[in-house]
Order: sequence, then C-alpha cells, then structure tokens
Amino acid sequence: MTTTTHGTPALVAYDDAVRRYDPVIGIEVHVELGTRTKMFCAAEQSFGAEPNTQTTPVSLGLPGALPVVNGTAVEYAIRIGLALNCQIAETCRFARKNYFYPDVPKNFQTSQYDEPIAFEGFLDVELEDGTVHRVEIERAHMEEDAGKNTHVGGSAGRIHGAEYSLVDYNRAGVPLVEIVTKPITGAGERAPEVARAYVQALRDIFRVLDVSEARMERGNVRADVNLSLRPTPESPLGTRTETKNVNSFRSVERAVRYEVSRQAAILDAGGTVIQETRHFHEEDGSTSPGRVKSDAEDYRYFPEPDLVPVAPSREWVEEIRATLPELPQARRRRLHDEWGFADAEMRDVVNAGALDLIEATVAAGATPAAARKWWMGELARRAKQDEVELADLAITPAQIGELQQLVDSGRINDKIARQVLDGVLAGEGDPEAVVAARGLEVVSDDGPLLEAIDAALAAQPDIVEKVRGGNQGPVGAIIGAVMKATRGQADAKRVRELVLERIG
Ligand SMILES: Nc1ncnc2c1ncn2[C@@H]1O[C@H](COP(=O)(O)OP(=O)(O)OP(=O)(O)O)[C@@H](O)[C@H]1O
Ligand SMILES: [Mg+2]
Ligand SMILES: [Mg+2]
Repeated sequence: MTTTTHGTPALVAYDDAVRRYDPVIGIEVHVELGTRTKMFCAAEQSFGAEPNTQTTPVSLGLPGALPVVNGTAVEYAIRIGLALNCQIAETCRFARKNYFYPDVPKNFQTSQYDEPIAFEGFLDVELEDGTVHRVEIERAHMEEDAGKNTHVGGSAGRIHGAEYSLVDYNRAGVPLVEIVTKPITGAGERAPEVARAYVQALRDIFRVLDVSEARMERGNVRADVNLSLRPTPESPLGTRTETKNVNSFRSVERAVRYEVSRQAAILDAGGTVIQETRHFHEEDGSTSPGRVKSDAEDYRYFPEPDLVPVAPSREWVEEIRATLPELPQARRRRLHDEWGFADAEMRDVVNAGALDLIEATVAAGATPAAARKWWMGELARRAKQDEVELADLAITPAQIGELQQLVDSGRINDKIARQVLDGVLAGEGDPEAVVAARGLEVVSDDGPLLEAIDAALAAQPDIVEKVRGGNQGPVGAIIGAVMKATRGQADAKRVRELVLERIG
C-alpha cells in the first residue's frame, strides 16, 4: 500500500470519498476577548508587547495568588451567547482543567466544564450561493488562554528535538470564549464550505459585537476542526479527529477536505480512525498526528475553589440583549431591501467584501446602483488586476461618492470619470483636485464648443447638406469631430443640440 509522509494510506479523491461516506463536522472556535485586562487579574493585554511584560502573580500561577473574574469578559461572553441564540446560565462555575505543559504556569487551565455560561443555541450560516445551513451550538464557555512556547534549534519541525524552548506568559490568562457546535450533519459534500462559512460568520459577529478585534492572522480567532465519516447519514457517528488551531478560513476548509480524504482511505483499507488531535500544515494543506486525545476524565476537571460562581441577573442579561447591535445577517437583509438589489447581485456584493464600501459610498451621496457599479465594476477589475482586496485600493468610498456627484452634475462624463479614477488611485488627491489639476472638466461654456462645431461643419460640407436635406443620420460624424477636438471633455448631448441648431 502506498502511504503519504504522515503514514496514512494514499488519499481518496474528495469527490469519491463524499460519494461513499457521510462527513460529520464539529467546530470549536476560540476567540480572544478584547478586554483591557486579563480574565482573572489586572495584567494588561495588548498585542505585540515585549515577552513577559504583561504578567501578574495570578497569570504566572505563583503560590497564594488569588484570581478575580473580569466582569467585562463575562459581559462579552453573554453578548456572544445571545448573538448565537443561546440560553444564558442563571449560575455557572469555573472548573480546573488539569494538565502539565510549560505554557500553562498553574498546571491547570481555568475553564468551564459542565456549567457553561451559554448553551443550546444556533447560527444560520449562509453559503456563497445563498443556501442557508443551520449550525446548532452546544455551548459557549469562558476560559483563559495559555502562554506561548517558542522552540529553538534542533531539527526543524521537531518540537521535542528542539535545543531549548522559550515561553512568553503575556498570553497566559487572556480571556477566551470557546464556542462548541453540536455535530454538524446534513452538509454532505459541502461540509468544507459549511465549516468555513460558519467560522467566517462567527468572526463577523465578534466584530460587530465589538468583543474582539477578531483578526485571524493574529490568532485572535482559532478553530479546532473535528471530523468523522460514517457510511450513511443514518449510521451512528464515526470516530473523529480534531485538527487543532486552524487559523484562516481557507485552512478550515482545507483541513476538512484533507481529513475526509484521509479518513476515507483508512476506512477503505478496513482500518480504524484513531481519535487524536492533528496539526494542520499550511504548505500542502495536510494534517499530521498530534497526541492521542485525552478523555475528559484525564483532565481531572473539578470546580474552581478560588472563584465564586458567576450568576448574571436576568435584568442584566436583558439589558445586554436590548443593546445588541444589528447582526451581520439582519444587516444584509435590511440593505438588500433598502438597495433593491437582486438576490444574485447582493450575494456577489457580499462575497466580494463590498458591503461596507457600498454602504459608505451611498452615505457619501451616491445612489446604491451607482455605488455598486463602481465597486463591482471598474474598481473590482482594478483590484483583481493588482491582486489586492477591494478595501485595500487607494481610494475611499467618500472619493467615489464625490466622483459620482461630478458625473451626476454633468461636470464630467463616464469616460472622463475613469481618468479621474486613475488620478485618485495614483495619489493625485480627491476627484475635484484631479479634475482641476488635469484640466478634465467638461467644456460646458458654449463659446469654445461653437468654435469647434463651426470648424467641424466647415470641414464636412457634404454632411451639412445631407442633414439639411432631412437625413439626421450622418450628424454623428460632426459630433464625433467636435468631441475629438475637445479631447472628449464636451457634453455630447449639448454638442448635438448646438450642431442641429447651427445647421438649422
Ligand atoms: N463523531 C463526531 N464527529 C464529528 N464531530 C464530533 C463528533 N463527536 C463530537 N464532535 C464534535 O467535536 C467537538 C468536540 O468538542 P468538545 O469541546 O466538546 O470536546 P473536546 O474536543 O474533547 O474537548 P477540548 O475542549 O478539551 O478539546 C464538538 O464540536 C462536537 O460536536
Ligand atoms: Mg476540542
Ligand atoms: Mg473544546
């Protein structure tokens, strides 16, 4: 049997695998809360600080140090729970999850176990083609992050072969909320897409709730991707693997795909999938074994004796519910109605990441249709050409609004508008400034127009004759000559009027 570098049978092609097996996914998402201080102490937490400068005796796990719960973190956890349609516990406790690893200075992580702050929710996830898949949420609980190990020297990629390891406790004790789905069934071959869309929807929610910067590339949001296969949708659940710390949307999708192909190969060969954690490899989208998964009892969970239970009053919970911002899905529906875009147009806008840009452009005075035309047309084309995101183009919604107003007021035409765009993108300033500096304003004064018209009429007497004879067809040639003479800056409609007037 051929095997891959990670010692598994050769992969089964994805399409083949999902024809013969039913994938079930489970996703654990950890989000770092953007509170000023840590979960159980007053140490500040900010990204990129010098290692080990943001610690207190509590986050270093020094003997005798006593934790205190961060009230803002509890509020953020409730916000997340409510946004995910969860029930909020009337009272819940923290628990110690015991394990030994240098990044956990206390030798346990303070987490929640059988009493999460939020439970029994759901999130409707929209796929790129508009299909909606409901993901059931089992629970959302509070916990603290671990520190960060850096392994130095030794053979590359071999953690335990490193010469030495460094540990940074700045991240130890940073507040986290872990959101755990129930097993997600019914996704079939679209399991990778559902997994990705779910994590993306969560990220968007964290941002509007303002509970986290939710930057994947900084590790603010990390997903553990569980996957199992079963012969049919009616079969009992198979054995899952858990691919840890996947930190981009694309990687979530790839991790699911890879595990489907890998597990199908094992099952095809009559083998059994081992319940284990796995590492994801960005370079080739593969996963490799981590550790055989501890059962919960190996963690010797027990209630945290140093912290009182958290008992959010119903009044407080309702107050938080009442101040929840509009969530992304509701906002998309509202804008869809307000803007009057077709379903497919709206989906394209969302998928292109143009929703915020169009909204801001409309706020700057453009009609929704005009805003969409710019961002999904000319600007999308330029973004693609430069291989950048729309939002990273060197032009703002306010500038597009101004540009569109120049067009609407007849001071420039569509063709000139594209030249103005060039100028703005080249850093020549706002549209008004570019128009002035490049002398692009439409010639609206009739004086210079008449001059150009008379010259054109004189140059083409035969056409003048035809038009006088009642055939207006060839008048286009005169208009074209005038437009050329004014370098495209004339208002074509006005030119036509004047030409006909002149010919009489
Ligand atoms: N057979 C299965 N196939 C796919 N997913 C599963 C299966 N069984 C459970 N899951 C999902 O795997 C995830 C397990 O997460 P959970 O936090 O409950 O446990 P854990 O991974 O064992 O614990 P830890 O938080 O210590 O990693 C959940 O999303 C759950 O729905
Ligand atoms: Mg897990
Ligand atoms: Mg978990």
